[in-house]
Amino acid sequence: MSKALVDHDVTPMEAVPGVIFEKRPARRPDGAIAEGLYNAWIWLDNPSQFNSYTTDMVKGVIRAFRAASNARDVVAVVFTGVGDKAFCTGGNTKEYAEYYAGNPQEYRQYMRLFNDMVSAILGCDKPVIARVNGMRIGGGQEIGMACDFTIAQDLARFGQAGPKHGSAAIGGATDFLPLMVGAERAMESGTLCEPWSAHKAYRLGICLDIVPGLKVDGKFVANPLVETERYLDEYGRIVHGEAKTGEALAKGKALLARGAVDLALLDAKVEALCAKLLVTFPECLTKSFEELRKPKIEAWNRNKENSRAWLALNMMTEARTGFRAFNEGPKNEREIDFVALRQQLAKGAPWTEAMIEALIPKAKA
Ligand SMILES: CC(C)(COP(=O)(O)OP(=O)(O)OC[C@H]1O[C@@H](n2cnc3c(N)ncnc32)[C@H](O)[C@@H]1OP(=O)(O)O)[C@@H](O)C(=O)NCCC(=O)NCCSC(=O)C1=CCCCC1=O
Repeated sequence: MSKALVDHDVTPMEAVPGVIFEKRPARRPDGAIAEGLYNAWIWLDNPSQFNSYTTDMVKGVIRAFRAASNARDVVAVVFTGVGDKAFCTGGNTKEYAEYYAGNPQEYRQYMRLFNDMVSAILGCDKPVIARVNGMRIGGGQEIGMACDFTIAQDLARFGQAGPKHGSAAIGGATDFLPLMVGAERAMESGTLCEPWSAHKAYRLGICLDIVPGLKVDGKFVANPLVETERYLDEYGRIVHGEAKTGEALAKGKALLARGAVDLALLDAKVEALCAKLLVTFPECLTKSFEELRKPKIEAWNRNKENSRAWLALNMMTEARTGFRAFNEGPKNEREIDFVALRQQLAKGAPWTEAMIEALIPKAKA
C-alpha cells in the first residue's frame, strides 16, 4: 500500500507518567506470533499507591484507549496494573484530600475526565480485557467492570469504598453491578463496601475466569484465605469463596506467608483469550461487542452527567471529610466516626469546618 494512512487520533499518543502503553505481538491459539498484529497493553503504573489514578493518569488512560482503538494492527486491549498488589483502587485519595476536597468546581472538571475514561473503555473499537493482577476497589472496580472481560489472579479482591470514604459508587458501579450480579448483590457491594474474594466475584459473574496467583514450594495453590473446597455448608448455604475464619484462616495465613505471587498463569490465560479473539472476523467481532455492551452503555449514559454534578457538590461535605480522613488518619484508623456524624446531623448541625475537623481521626500525640 503506497498511500499514506490518515491519523484519526485527536491528540498524539504521548507517554504520560503513571500510564504505560505497550504493543505486544499477537499470538495465534498455538502460541505462534501473528506477524504484524498486536495486542495493546495499557498499564496503570502507580504501585506505591495501589495503582490509584491521578488526574494526569486519567488523561493518559483516555489517550491510550483512543490510540488502541484506532490502531489498525491492534486486535485486543489488555488493561492492567503494575505489580501484584492492586489492579487499581480508584481515584487517588491524596489528590482528592489535598486538592479536590472543598473544591467542587474543580472536581466537576475532574469528573468530566473520569467520565471520558469510562466512556473510552466502553467505546473502544477493540475488545477490552481487564487483567486483574490484584485488588480492584472503588473507581478501580468501576473501570474494570467497564471492560468486556475480566481475568483475575485469585488473591485479588473486588469491591467498592464510596460510602465508607465519602463517595457513592456512581462512577459506573451502580450502573454495571445490577446488570452483572443482580440487584441484591449489587446493593450489598455498593453500600456495605465489603470486598468479594476473586472466587466469589467469579461465582457472581464479574470474572470470566480466575487463576491461582500464589506459588508455594514451586506449586500453584488456590487462595488459602478463602473457602475453595466446599460449595455448601451443612445448612445448604453457599460458602465457596467466603473468607475462612478461626484456625482455618490462621493456617491459610501461614501458607500465604510461605509463598510468593507469580502471575504466569494469569498472563497465559489472558494471552489465550486474546488468541481466541484473533481468530474471528474483525468487523463481526466489533459489531458483537458493540451490541453486547449496550446494557452497560445505556445505563452509564443515562446517569453519568447527574452523577458528575452530585459528586462535585458532595466534595463540600462527605467526600471532603471522608477522603481527608483516609489521607490524614493514622493507619488502621482512616474512617470517620460515622455515629458521631449521624448524631450531629440528627441535631440539625450544619457542615462547618469545626465539625469536619472534629470528625477526622488524628494521630495520637
Ligand atoms: C482497602 C484498600 C484498597 C487496601 O487496604 P490495605 O491492604 O490495608 O492497604 P493500604 O495500606 O491501605 O494501602 C497501601 C498503600 O496504598 C495507598 N493507597 C491505597 N489506595 C489508594 C488510593 N485510592 N489513593 C491513594 N493512595 C492509595 C495507601 O495510602 C498505602 O500507602 P501508604 O503510603 O499509606 O502506606 C485501601 O487502601 C483503601 O481503602 N484505599 C482507598 C480506596 C478508595 O477510597 N478509593 C477511592 C474511591 S472513590 C473513587 O474511586 C471514585 C471514582 C470516580 C467517581 C467518584 C469516586 O469517588
